[in-house]
Amino acid sequence: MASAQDIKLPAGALAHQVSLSTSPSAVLHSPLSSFGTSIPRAAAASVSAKQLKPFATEDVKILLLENVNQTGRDVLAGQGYQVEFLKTSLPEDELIEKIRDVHVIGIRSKTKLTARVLKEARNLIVIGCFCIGTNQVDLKYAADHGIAVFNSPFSNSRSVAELVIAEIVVLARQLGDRSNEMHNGTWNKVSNKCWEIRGKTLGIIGYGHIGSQLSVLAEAMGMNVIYYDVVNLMAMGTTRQVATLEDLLGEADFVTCHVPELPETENMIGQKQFEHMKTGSYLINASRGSVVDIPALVQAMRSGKVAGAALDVYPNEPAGNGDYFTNDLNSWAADLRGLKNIILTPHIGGSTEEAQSAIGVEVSQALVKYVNEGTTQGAVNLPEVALRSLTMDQPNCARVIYIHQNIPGVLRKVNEILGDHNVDKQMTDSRDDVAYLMADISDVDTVMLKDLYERLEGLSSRIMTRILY
Ligand SMILES: NC(=O)c1ccc[n+]([C@@H]2O[C@H](COP(=O)([O-])OP(=O)(O)OC[C@H]3O[C@@H](n4cnc5c(N)ncnc54)[C@H](O)[C@@H]3O)[C@@H](O)[C@H]2O)c1
Ligand SMILES: O=C(O)CC[C@@H](O)C(=O)O
Repeated sequence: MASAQDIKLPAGALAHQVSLSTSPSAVLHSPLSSFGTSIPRAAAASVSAKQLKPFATEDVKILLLENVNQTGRDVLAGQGYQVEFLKTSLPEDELIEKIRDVHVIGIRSKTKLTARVLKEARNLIVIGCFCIGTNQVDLKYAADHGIAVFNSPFSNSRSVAELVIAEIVVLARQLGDRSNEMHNGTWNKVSNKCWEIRGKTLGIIGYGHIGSQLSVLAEAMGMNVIYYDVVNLMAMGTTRQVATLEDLLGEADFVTCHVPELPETENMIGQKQFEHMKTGSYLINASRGSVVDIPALVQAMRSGKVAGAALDVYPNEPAGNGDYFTNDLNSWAADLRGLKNIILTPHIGGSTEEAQSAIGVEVSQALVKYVNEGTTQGAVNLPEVALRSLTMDQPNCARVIYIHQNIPGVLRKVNEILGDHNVDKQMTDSRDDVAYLMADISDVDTVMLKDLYERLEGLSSRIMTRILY
């Protein structure tokens, strides 16, 4: 029986295409030494666990775009992976060039991983969104091609909620305008249409992680809080869910949007909704740029219906920092810039040291667990499957991961193949059209693994096969 370190498979056998010639190494091993002394938290948590590798860790190629936090880079580099880091997003043609070569990509909200881009990503097994939103990724295409997607579902929620609280006060007191005037040398002491927020009603659209966190802060500031959500949700404190969006708009002094980008949320605040809002009310959008019809907002502010607004997100956002907020980017940019009492921020809702540092650790640890162990817990587009770790006293065990089309009869065929081996444990689950099977088999040698791999790859239901040990 060959030891784990000795087992060899054909080049590329563990990547998702057998023909993959860039697959770093024909040698599969468990190079504990490659972890060095700076074992990141995830790895350190299971000292006696066997470190499963898809191939030599130093050959795992990772591309991190959009200035992913140092904490995330440290976790990934600590695994011995090759990490390329860029501060900005990339134009589509450059992205396609780079993505061809990598096994893992880490992005934030600006990088669009469309089907067109992902089609070129021949070696890609997993995407890390170092943010909450995943609308920038074609999740279905990724799932259909066995590419897992992870995000950080709530590490920046508090930062967004605090920003919105600040904006409510700034809008109510017209602080942006007063500050701009002072910067231009003008003293303009006014109280007309400047308000306390105590006793005012905040209407939250989308009562998820951010919306509910915000409601707690707003109540502490003495506001009444109502919310509208497509799901029936438990009210925090003395907040109240209302039945319709119109109910919310007709009652709220401040309206704030915290819904995901979906076909149903596109322009969900437009001309008709502004008509339902109270005269002199305020609008805040720190969700996605597609949620508010901006030309309609400009009209509503010019007419006085809306007394102020804060926007953190826009339909088109530049790939990096610079003087890009012009009509070239969005045709109404100059109109927005010319309005009174409007706060315009460059998508910084989640941009705090605390949030970015926590997101860096959380997402990169999920990537490591997926690459090294095949665990999909927390994946947003694949079924969630995990098995307890293999341990060092199981040297000749291997973990088989078989991602396949969710069609009848597949499990029978897979189990016929696995049935020739001792299956220690197995878990399978499905989500829409895709199913994910993970099995630990013992007493395997090189020839068996090669045979197993080829037989699984030969099934017509196959999306991706990986064997880790
Ligand atoms: N500005 C930023 O930097 C920043 C930071 C984090 C998140 N975001 C955005 O904020 C969004 C919300 O974040 P979250 O963590 O609170 O998400 P979440 O998934 O926890 O909550 C979203 C809520 O919206 C509800 N919803 C969905 N469709 C709806 C509809 N048509 N009408 C009413 N309610 C609807 C859902 O039921 C859910 O309760 C994210 O999807 C992301 O796009 C922006
Ligand atoms: O950091 C980002 O680019 C995105 C922040 C936010 O919109 C999110 O979805 O978490």
